[in-house]
Amino acid sequence: GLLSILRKLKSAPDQEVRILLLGLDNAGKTTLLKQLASEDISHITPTQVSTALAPDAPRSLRPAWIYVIDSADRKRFEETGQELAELLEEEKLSCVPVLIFANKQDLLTAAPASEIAEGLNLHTIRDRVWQIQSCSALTGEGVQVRLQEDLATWQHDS
Ligand SMILES: Nc1nc2c(ncn2[C@@H]2O[C@H](COP(=O)(O)OP(=O)(O)OP(=O)(O)O)[C@@H](O)[C@H]2O)c(=O)[nH]1
Ligand SMILES: [Mg+2]
Repeated sequence: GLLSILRKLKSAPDQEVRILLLGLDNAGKTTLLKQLASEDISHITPTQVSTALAPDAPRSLRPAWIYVIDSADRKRFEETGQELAELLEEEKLSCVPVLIFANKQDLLTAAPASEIAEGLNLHTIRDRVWQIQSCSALTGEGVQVRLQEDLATWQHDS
């Protein structure tokens, strides 16, 4: 799963790790990644959507796809929904499971994950495993997500 990949990253900094951390600007991607890795991750460069996405790539090379949403920025729900929909249509990401973080839950104005899931029609996703998780990248709450079993086994590397 994702967390073991990040652990690996710490023990072997040269190793290439494929995590697609996507989302609109200001969604909280950088903050979240810092929480996940809980150390300096400035050496991480944006991942290319490329070779790891070949259908016959070894499981251990399959990417984790994380999509981050600013749950408090209701003005941009439509925009982030469109962005997500486009990514779901992306051929190179087909079948790749997606973990959606409903971020910034520490803010009083944050929409609950259930509302976001409904607004973004996540229940219509049928071609892949998906999971939505409430979190605050700022406080770290909810960031240490327990992946659903079907999501975790996608990228098992033990
Ligand atoms: N209250 C609150 N603020 C957050 C949270 N996560 C991120 N922020 C703030 O939101 C702003 C944007 O966070 P970033 O992590 O830089 O967002 P990003 O997605 O990396 O943005 P870009 O690099 O511009 O695409 C910063 O001011 C963060 O401190 C959160 O969970 N709660
Ligand atoms: Mg950033």
